[in-house]
Amino acid sequence: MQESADLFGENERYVKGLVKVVIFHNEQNLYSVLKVRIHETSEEIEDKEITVTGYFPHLHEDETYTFFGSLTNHPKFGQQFQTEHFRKEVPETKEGIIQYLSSDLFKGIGKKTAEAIVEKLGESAITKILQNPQVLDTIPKVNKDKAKQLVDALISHQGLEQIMISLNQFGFGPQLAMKVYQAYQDRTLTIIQENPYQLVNDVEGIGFIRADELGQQIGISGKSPERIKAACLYSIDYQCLQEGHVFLTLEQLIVKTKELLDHSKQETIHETEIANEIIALGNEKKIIVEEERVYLPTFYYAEQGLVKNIKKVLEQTEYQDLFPESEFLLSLGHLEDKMKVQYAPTQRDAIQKALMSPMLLLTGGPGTGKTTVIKGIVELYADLHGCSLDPQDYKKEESFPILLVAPTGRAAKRMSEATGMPAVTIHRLLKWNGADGFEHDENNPIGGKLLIVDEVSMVDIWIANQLFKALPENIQVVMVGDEDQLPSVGPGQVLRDLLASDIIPTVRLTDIYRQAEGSSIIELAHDIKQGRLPQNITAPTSDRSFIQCSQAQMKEVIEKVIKSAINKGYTAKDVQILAPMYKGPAGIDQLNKLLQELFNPKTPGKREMQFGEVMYRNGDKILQLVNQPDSNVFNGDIGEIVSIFYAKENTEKQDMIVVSFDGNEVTYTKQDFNQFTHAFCCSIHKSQGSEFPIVVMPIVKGYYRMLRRNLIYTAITRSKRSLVICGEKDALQWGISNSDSSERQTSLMQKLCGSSEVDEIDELQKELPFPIEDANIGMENITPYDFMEIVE
Ligand SMILES: Nc1ncnc2c1ncn2[C@@H]1O[C@H](COP(=O)(O)OP(=O)(O)OP(=O)(O)O)[C@@H](O)[C@H]1O
Repeated sequence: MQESADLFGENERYVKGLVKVVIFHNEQNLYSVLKVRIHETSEEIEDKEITVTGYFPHLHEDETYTFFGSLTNHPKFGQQFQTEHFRKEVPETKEGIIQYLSSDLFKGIGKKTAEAIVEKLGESAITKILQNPQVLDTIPKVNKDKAKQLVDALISHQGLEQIMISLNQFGFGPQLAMKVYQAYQDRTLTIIQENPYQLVNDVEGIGFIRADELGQQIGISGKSPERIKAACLYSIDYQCLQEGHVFLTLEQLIVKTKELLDHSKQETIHETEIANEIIALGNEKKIIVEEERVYLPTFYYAEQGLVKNIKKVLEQTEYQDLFPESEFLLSLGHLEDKMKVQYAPTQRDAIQKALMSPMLLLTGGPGTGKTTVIKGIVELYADLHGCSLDPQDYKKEESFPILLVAPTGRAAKRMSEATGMPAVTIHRLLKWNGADGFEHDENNPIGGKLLIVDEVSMVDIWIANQLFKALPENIQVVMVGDEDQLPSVGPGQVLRDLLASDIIPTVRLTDIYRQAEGSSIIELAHDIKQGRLPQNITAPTSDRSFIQCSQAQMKEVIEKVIKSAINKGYTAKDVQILAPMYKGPAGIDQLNKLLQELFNPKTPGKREMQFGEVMYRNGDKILQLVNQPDSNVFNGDIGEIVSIFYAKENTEKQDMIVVSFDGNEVTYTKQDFNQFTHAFCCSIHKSQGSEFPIVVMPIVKGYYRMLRRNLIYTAITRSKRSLVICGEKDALQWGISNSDSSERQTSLMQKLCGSSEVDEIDELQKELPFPIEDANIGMENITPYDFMEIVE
């Protein structure tokens, strides 16, 4: 004990022992739980064994380690040793060392050689070899090559400990350090020394500022090209994901990069120096510079690919005169009789164009009949082509001719319910294979003759490209969406750009049919679209009401509204509260706490599980926050907690929550609990593609940063039956008049129509890439031609 105290330092608390069992090991974040037989410890521990937790690579059972950290008392699991850092112990007995050296870890060293080493160097053989590898020269059985192999393997096997200590010195906590180690293994320290900025790309959780601090510690100068390049790449990536842009202009990129570099208050970097590194990055193909636009390759090629494949679809001419007008009208007449609906001229036009064009864009606000038209297209396609709509009539290898898809599970479900036909997510159609990407692509196209995509406003540039890439020859495509809704979460504004290109047959539905059924919500939606707030907005109608209140009164008002809904027999499934932001007194987080108590209060025996600040309860309404195509759940899907399992109850020894998404049960273990949140109140962004019988929309000036016309429009069009607005009329007015939907920068439209618009701008700016007043940005000597050779 005395010897160990000296060895480990006065204050280091430790447990040294043999790993008996690895109870749990998370491959993603490396969190591990081990059962360890104690050999030595600085702590008062009565048992011979202890549970050790921490972030480790896969530790070997039956090997000895020393864990440094502290003893804790877990409320459920009792005494545990929480590890900050650890090291692998080398064996100390002669037999142990022989066994270790002759194990698979050291190639070329057999038992005989190991015995010879121990015979000569004794019990401290390993330390001796590590301190001075030349001691091996004295062992007859070990030649130069074998000696080198042995020393290298010893260093690498003991390397993790050294790496962890170094990372600790660089200020990395154990969890982040393990992530860095996981990414680079024994190359960790070399990479950090050579280019710490590489961590930004390879290690989740490390941004430019953190990497820059690391750079400073190892003496990377403020003007180092690697530093400036990393700031450029980080800026473009961050801005595109944040703002939804597909490219940044050179000027924007330089300004944003400069802001980032100035953040660390190192020496001033001039714009010209940044511009030079942008050129270098272009030469290295890490970015693509086209005219004055700068792209990340992934978005550039997604846009290029989409343009190419849309043009390919549009080149198909065989559909034009496929059916005589009379045949079409006859078939339509039969359908109208069957459906008891009289299609309006624009709706009829949409059906006809869908059947007789290679591609159609169908757009319109709520209640304008988009779904009714989709039904018409499907029925008439089947009738005129003489094909069955019953999937049972198709043999296994035969593909169903009509494919209905939507970007999210909920939107696909809605499409399926409305048409009575199977509909799937785009990920499902293309057969998402997790890390391997999609099974269907240009080399393995999907089957089918007619593809109908709903909720196209939610489709980003990347998934649009994946979809079009996988289309077979001779397929007709119909894309349906509401251009006034919020754009996709990911970069791009595919629907708007396709519409603006004017090269794709398009039908805009404007007449509202649901209004005929007396919906004042839809009337309101169309007013908002025009930027108008009706005079009588606060007057209640049969399907909407406006309860005026201040931010301070919001919780009280929502409580009253929800209690009254519950009294009328509505549940959390029927009522959806939609707010624009998470934080603040009227934010989603606060409202969810209140709503959980109203919709799903604590009762004896109802299971609960705490995660961070949130208490989850059986029966809670849950929102999925990320795409998880492997389990067929997507960002924005809503489910319900159906089971909660405590770690002590299962063989996996893990806390688990099971959420049912319309019958699809997904099990989450604790490390994945951040993939969902409460959904009693959810963000308007996440509600895209979904509809709810009753929508309650709080709106106050406290939300001002988020309030935009298309956000409010999206929220109110989510309600199928009634809408309750609570809050301040001024905030609503302000939001509706704010149509600045922070325009996304994309070049899809220009590329689709090969527009001369871009060339004209370029013509004007041949001398200077920016307007004259911006010339002091430091690009005086750089023209678009500096980038020309690298344009793909
Ligand atoms: N030509 C028509 N004549 C009579 N009723 C119609 C007509 N077209 C659509 N409708 C009715 O209007 C209502 C709304 O139509 P539909 O659901 O197709 O619109 P939508 O654009 O898909 O709406 P949302 O985007 O809100 O889902 C439905 O009840 C539908 O039956």
